[in-house]
Amino acid sequence: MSAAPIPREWVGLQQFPAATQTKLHELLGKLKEENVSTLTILVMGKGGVGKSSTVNSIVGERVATVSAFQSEGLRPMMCSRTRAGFTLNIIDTPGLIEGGYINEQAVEIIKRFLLGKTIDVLLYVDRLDAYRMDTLDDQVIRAVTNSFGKAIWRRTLVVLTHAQLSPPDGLDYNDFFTKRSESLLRYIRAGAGVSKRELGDFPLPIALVENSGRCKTNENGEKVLPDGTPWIPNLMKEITTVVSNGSKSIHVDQKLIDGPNPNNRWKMFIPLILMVEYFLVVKGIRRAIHADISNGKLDDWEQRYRDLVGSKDPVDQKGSSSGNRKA
Ligand SMILES: Nc1nc2c(ncn2[C@@H]2O[C@H](COP(=O)(O)OP(=O)(O)OP(=O)(O)O)[C@@H](O)[C@H]2O)c(=O)[nH]1
Repeated sequence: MSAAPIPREWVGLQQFPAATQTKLHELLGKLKEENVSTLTILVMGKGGVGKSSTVNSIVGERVATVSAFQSEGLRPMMCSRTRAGFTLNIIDTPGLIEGGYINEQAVEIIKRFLLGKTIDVLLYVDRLDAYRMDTLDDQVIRAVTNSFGKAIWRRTLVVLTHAQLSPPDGLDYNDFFTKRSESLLRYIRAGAGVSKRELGDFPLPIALVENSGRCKTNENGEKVLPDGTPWIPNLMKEITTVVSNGSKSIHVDQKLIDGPNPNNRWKMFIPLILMVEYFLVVKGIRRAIHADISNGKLDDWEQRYRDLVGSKDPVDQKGSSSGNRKA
């Protein structure tokens, strides 16, 4: 494994408006109080949903390639920045869908890239202006679950880009957002295999993002959502909330990458199966034999055996179960 690159100074932070910088420093200070001095954020989602743009918005620099077309590369990219003793690692990944199916090769490359790393937060990115969920969403969500385990969703912040959209047909923005987020969360919970009982453990917070250079700004020059919320500090606040939610970061080791061994899955049931077999089959047959014996009913083979060797009982000959059959 190659050594991690030495993180560069987080100069992008100084490019944010002063009000945003102040809020970000406050959040970093809070993390430090909780002894969190490194944050590793993994960014995943379908292709073209705005993953790279979101990475660039958070870092405040153009570190990831943004393209209006599906990117060709399959390689993830990690960018590391430090500021006042704090290190931010952010990992951009390629879109996971190709030709209508999950790109298994991309999934494998991402898993291998993450080997030995610890994911503090997953940003699961999608677009606010997508109008329905489909099997592609399902495939991506299941690929994330299969790769990193169900627990990754406790460390997840759902990010919806294109948040300055105007809802169609004069729909109210908040109604549109509620419907969109509810259907997305339903899919994620189903794909993650979250039962109703566990729902409280998987709250899945959502943050809205507008990466466009034409995003509206407030009087402080901060990029804002339609309701006036400056979204960069809000996104970072939601990230820190996930970090402090009491769940564990996900350490990617070989075991996690290999996934559950299908040969091991049923191994724990083997003693149980043998016990059931013993009680139902072996004991049942014995009981039937002994019942036949005590009724004086002999099988053809047993009668022939007795005629041949003059024995009372073939079972006795083997020296077993004789206690029941002393004639
Ligand atoms: N209006 C608007 N456009 C966005 C936003 N986020 C991304 N885009 C645009 O959407 C297109 C795709 O963005 P990317 O950031 O490359 O998306 P990606 O998910 O990294 O794409 P892949 O690397 O191909 O998986 C680009 O044309 C971006 O400019 C957003 O919040 N608002």
